[in-house]
Amino acid sequence: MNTNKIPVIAIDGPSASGKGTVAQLVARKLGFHYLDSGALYRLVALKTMQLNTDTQNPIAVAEIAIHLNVFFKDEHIYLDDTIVTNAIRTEQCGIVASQLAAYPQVRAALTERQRAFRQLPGLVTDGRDMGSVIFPDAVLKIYLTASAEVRAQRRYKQLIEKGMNANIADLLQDIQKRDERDSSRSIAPLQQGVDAKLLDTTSLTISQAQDAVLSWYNDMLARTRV
Ligand SMILES: Nc1ncnc2c1ncn2[C@@H]1O[C@H](COP(=O)(O)OP(=O)(O)OP(=O)(O)O)[C@@H](O)[C@H]1O
Ligand SMILES: Nc1ccn([C@H]2C[C@H](O)[C@@H](COP(=O)(O)O)O2)c(=O)n1
Repeated sequence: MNTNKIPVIAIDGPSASGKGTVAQLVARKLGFHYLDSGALYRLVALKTMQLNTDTQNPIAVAEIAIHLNVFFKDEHIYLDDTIVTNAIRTEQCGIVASQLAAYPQVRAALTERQRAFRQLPGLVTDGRDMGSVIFPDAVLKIYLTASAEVRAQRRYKQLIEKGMNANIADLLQDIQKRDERDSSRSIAPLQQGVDAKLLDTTSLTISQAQDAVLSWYNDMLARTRV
């Protein structure tokens, strides 16, 4: 089958905005597959740190990305048969992932791996370049954001609930630095595309954000049926 006909909902946005939470809920509601593209960059970061590979060497890091032995099963992520679901969620991993994600060689190494998630009956995916680069023909593109302060609070709560150490002031600083790096890089920068709908969740509950996405998707279906 021509995979281009399989519907994709692409949700891009900055760190800790809630795009992963919303994307997963929408995927579950529609019975679609789900891809957390940020997890792939975080996995490359984790493996790079495990191997003590020079993070300044794009070729060596891209080799790691090409050979990444990763497996997604239910709620868990396996790297070389070890569960790393929580290990990749540290701020350190996020920061290194953001640095490595600026290398064109690393992005190229992950492109087809991401596109392979496009399977029937559909895909909901979140990241930074899902609508702009990986799935430019997505049927619905959303730029999901929230104020940096609210994102820092959400991340703080999330890390504390996972039993990890966290400090709001440090998290806010990390988030602001990461926003700056992810949106100013020359390749696939984070930005709201002209064809992406803005969803600011600063004052929305998770359920309201999920409903907004589903409502846009249903509107799109209704329009294309006419
Ligand atoms: N609208 C919301 N209101 C309150 N909390 C929210 C909302 N959306 C998400 N959250 C919470 O914020 C935290 C961060 O959300 P999530 O991990 O989905 O963000 P993300 O954008 O995917 O982050 P990253 O891509 O950096 O991993 C989670 O604990 C989630 O439950
Ligand atoms: N499509 C993507 C997804 C992620 N990244 C980079 C930039 C982020 O700072 C980092 C970690 O992502 P997160 O788990 O916070 O969504 O990975 C990217 O460049 N492109």
